[in-house]
Amino acid sequence: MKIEDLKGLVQDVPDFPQVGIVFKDISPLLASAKARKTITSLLATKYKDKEIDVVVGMESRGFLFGTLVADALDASFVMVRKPGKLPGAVVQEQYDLEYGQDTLEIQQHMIPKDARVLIHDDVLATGGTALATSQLIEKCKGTVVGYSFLIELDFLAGRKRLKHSPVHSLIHY
Ligand SMILES: O=P(O)(O)OC[C@H]1O[C@H](OP(=O)(O)OP(=O)(O)O)[C@H](O)[C@@H]1O
Ligand SMILES: Nc1ncnc2[nH]cnc12
Repeated sequence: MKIEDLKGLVQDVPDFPQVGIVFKDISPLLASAKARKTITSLLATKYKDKEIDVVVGMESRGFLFGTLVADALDASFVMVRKPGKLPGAVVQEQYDLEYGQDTLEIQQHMIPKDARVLIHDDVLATGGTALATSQLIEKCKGTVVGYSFLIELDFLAGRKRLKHSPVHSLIHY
């Protein structure tokens, strides 16, 4: 499958979850085994020589390809979750969304000191989620080697906020 074929499977849903937002629905991509395998391979290839120790994925859609990419890179997978979902000691970071505000948490003990971390999410929009996640990794004393996204909304310029590490996205709008 080519990138254009993958793009053709993403559904635009106007005015979801709020008026004025065009939601990019990845459900048809997930439904296709061929699309899942292509996406996983293309995302992982970019980082295969980067000695990634940990792939960090953000709740909830970041878990989907995050674990598959971690498999492909033979790396650990660690969850970043919304508040109150992770047991034990956590570190927290507040962030702004394209549609709202929230807090993210990670279990500090899951990131070894100096671990080489790849941050993965399904969509890069304003960059708030990814920036907050990189700040969580810094608090845990890990190193953010790069950011990997399935979809990037170029018009929201989220990548401008992710200055310190390279950003790679498969599908651009
Ligand atoms: O770049 P940003 O403006 O921060 O937006 C991107 C984030 O928004 C969506 O998550 P959402 O909070 O809707 O949660 P979900 O994955 O649980 O649906 C998406 O999955 C990213 O995590
Ligand atoms: N427009 C959008 N579509 C899907 N997920 C998103 N996350 C943030 N903005 C989004």
